[in-house]
Amino acid sequence: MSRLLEAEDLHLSFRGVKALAGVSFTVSEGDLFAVIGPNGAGKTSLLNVLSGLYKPSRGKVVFLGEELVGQSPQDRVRKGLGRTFQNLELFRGMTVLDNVKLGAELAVGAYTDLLPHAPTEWRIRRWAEEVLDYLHLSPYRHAPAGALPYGLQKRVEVARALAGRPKLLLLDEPMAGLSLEEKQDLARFLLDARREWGVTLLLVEHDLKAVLELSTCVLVMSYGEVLYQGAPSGVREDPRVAEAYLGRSA
Ligand SMILES: Nc1ncnc2c1ncn2[C@@H]1O[C@H](COP(=O)(O)OP(=O)(O)OP(=O)(O)O)[C@@H](O)[C@H]1O
Repeated sequence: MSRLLEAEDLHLSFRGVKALAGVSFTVSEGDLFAVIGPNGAGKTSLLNVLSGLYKPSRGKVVFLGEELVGQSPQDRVRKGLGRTFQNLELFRGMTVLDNVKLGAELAVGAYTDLLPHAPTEWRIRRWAEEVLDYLHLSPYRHAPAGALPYGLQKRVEVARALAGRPKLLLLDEPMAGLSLEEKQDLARFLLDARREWGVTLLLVEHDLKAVLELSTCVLVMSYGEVLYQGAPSGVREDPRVAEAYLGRSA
């Protein structure tokens, strides 16, 4: 599998607190790459560095062979690096469809097969409708996003990000606050999107059971450092992980 993203020796500090202390790893095309670790381990800081919200004091982020440090979050999205947030970042007063159309606008060159001769606005709408349908959100498309139950809002956020046709989608705790059934639904949608649209997924997640079941590769962080990168089957056996994250008895 070819390399999609490489993080090389990333460092980031907040007034003396080392959020990232030399983080390196590789995400390959097709991965479902999970980042786990205790509270304060640096997971969200890492996503913020990858998506361009924070600039690392040292290190490189290489995406599809191109160095990204210094490029804006918007440029990164246009290059295929999508993102969802830990706290929902939807436009609550806008309809579900309009939220997803915002995502689709970013990728208008990427779905040339849909209505190739139609005006751009039609093609954006058509693609947004397709993504909504795919995620079983069509019945809610005219509702204000902020009026939906939390689980559906999370799904709308994923739909908006997927509408941007990312090559790599960064998801910050997509399962947090969801019921078991909602988690299972979301996991299915993500796996389907990965298969159908070739989206590689990198997710920060606290639900260890979900991580170990779904992922192809796990990165375990603690105090801004990488403790483990490898197959999910090796996570529980790794002594450093057991000590730092799972508790010695795990
Ligand atoms: N904007 C900020 N200002 C100051 N300190 C910050 C900021 N963001 C993160 N930190 C600090 O950096 C460290 C890493 O935080 P980060 O939020 O990245 O961890 P995390 O693994 O995502 O934690 P959680 O699982 O609780 O979300 C913590 O010590 C945190 O207090």
